Amino acid sequence: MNVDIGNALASVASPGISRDALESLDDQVAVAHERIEAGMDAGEHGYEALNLPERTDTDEIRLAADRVAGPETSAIVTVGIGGSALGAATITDALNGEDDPEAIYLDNVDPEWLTSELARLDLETTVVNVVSRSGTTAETLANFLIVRDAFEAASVDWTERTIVTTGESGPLRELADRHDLPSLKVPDGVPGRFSALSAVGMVAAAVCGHDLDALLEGATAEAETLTGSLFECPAYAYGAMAYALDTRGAGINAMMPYAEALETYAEWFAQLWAESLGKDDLGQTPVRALGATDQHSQLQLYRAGPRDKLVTFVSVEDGADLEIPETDVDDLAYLGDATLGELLDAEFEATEASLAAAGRPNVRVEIERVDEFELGGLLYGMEAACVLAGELYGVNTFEQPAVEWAKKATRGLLGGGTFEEAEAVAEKTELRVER
Ligand SMILES: O=P(O)(O)OC[C@H]1O[C@H](O)[C@H](O)[C@@H](O)[C@@H]1O
Repeated sequence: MNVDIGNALASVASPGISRDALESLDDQVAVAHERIEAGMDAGEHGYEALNLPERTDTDEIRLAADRVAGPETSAIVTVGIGGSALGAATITDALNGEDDPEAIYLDNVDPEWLTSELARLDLETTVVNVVSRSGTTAETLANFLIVRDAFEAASVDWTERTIVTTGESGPLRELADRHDLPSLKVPDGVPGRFSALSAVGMVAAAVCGHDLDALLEGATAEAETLTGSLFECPAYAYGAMAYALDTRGAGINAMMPYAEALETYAEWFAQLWAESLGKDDLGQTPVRALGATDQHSQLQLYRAGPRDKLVTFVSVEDGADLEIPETDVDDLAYLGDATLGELLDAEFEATEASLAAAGRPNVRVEIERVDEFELGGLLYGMEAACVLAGELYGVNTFEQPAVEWAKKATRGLLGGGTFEEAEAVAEKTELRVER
């Protein structure tokens, strides 16, 4: 990926960054990079994620996929949530074509929605990947039990169609062992939101026939750019700029890809940025947007609202294109000279220029096309940017204690955890908990 930070500098943007400030930011990047390299070399928790391009065994993933899926497969259902769903969804939503099996993500516990999703599936030709790093996430386990039940009700042997992707031990691991299911291990030292380039993110892609090795090659190419300077490394340029703008008041980061294929990427980015950096009263709030659609719903605020935003564009250089048919309506004639791709590009450039003209900081992340290689680079690049930003903020990028609290308390309220956990929630919510 390429990163253009020109519109975030002081000449056009406010809050902006002067050349001197940029030089001193670069010194901070050099120090942070040393820490990141040391963490990667030692395989430390979290930093290990940046080693995934050379650690992930794609043969093992394909083998597991081949045990449950074949040419007849019509759908792959991933049962997982957060980091156990968003990386995989980003990849299949970006790459899947009409002829690929449908990739579905059960990442919510809305009964009506789950019922209708299951009802429309042909379970005879559907395969399942149940994913949970901890193996204990209530939403995932509940959904999986319901999916399993649906298979049994349809007299389809779920054990022949289910892969389990989880940690070394825990309830899901036990289930995989008991039924001799194909299983994959969530790599040690890799938090869920950094696991897109491991088995966690790649099983659905394997079932859909995408090139897993090319995903890793793209990530490797990005990893090779990690040097101690933001002037040489696109990922660090992005992470450093986002951090520096936040400290100057841009506490909101609107991620706005100009491609439908990358809509889920913005969702993945939101978890990465929010859970990794949102701690110790610090962090930058990610917002999901989509170009050109959200020009017509959010742009007014971005250009003329509070000066508290960075807009991150993701643009794709070579996409598919469509002719816009000619018309004899005079006022529409200008459209007939363009293609739909040209219209999208013009909208992107106009929006970028309009923000710059209003002194609103924005950064352009560019990829050449939406394919495995470029996507691998984009995922890896943002992860590296996030790790760098975490170092600059001085937070523990790889934990999420605030989420864990609510997770445990939910279990407590349902009777699956300790009474104290449930009681703590009860106090805050006026619920009653019986001993
Ligand atoms: O993979 P699991 O253990 O099921 O966890 C799924 C998700 O649970 C929580 O919400 C965490 O905050 C996320 O970081 C994690 O990705």
